[in-house]
Amino acid sequence: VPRHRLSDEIEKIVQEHLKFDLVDDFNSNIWELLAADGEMKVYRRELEENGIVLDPLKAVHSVKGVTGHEVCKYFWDPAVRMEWEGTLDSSRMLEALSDDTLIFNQVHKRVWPAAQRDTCFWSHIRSVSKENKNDLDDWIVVNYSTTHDSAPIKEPMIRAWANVALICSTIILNRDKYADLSSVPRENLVCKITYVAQVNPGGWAPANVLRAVYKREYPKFLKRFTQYVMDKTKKLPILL
Ligand SMILES: CC(C)(C)c1cc(CCc2ccccn2)cc(-c2ccc(S(=O)(=O)CCO)cc2)c1
Repeated sequence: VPRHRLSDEIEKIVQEHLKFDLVDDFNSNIWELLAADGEMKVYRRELEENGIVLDPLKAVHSVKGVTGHEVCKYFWDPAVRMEWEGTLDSSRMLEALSDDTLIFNQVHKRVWPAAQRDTCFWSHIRSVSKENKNDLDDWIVVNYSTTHDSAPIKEPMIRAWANVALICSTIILNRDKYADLSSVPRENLVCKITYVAQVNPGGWAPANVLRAVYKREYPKFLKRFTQYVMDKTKKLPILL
């Protein structure tokens, strides 16, 4: 795998997500259920630093008819970002560090009476093989804030910070019926999705306003993205 200037940081952040995000810690009382819609459950933990809301968000979802590779690919692919992302004014891919690592600069729509925000982050996609060789690989995308010469911080825009991971496992129902996995019909696929996000909005914004925005925007965002992947893949051969 070709190495580049961010390889070490990426390895550290990706391994942290793989170690912590899939722990099922929902029965402890640290997570508060924000929203539930069918199979999708969105939780938050209240966390503030110097009066700035950093509330970690964790969502789990189960989507029929798609593979984890497909979900992660559409989430990572710069070519389709504005097709599913409804919260952005613009998205620019600044640099491709390798075939699995890109750097983005995105301007977010103003979702509250505060100044407009932008983000600059590396986005890394990879497969993670399972212990059981019969299982399909898991897939993960991590979006982690970074700096870049082509994305200078320019007033009045406020630079926000994000650490986001999308981790997907694929379950094949009636697995033993299919010798060739690529002939599995889509109705026998279930994708288990874990989405974690921690955002620092940068600059001050009222905690109650931020929490109301998070409660409204994250469930909408996840529902829209997963529906988009189902619509885009419906007529396509499955991507294992
Ligand atoms: C402060 C600001 C920068 C505006 C901001 C506020 C909020 C919380 C409110 C919210 C939740 C969901 C969608 C939009 N806004 C979320 C995000 C955010 C959402 C999603 C991702 S991503 O999943 O990596 C997809 C990237 O295209 C990154 C950052 C950013």
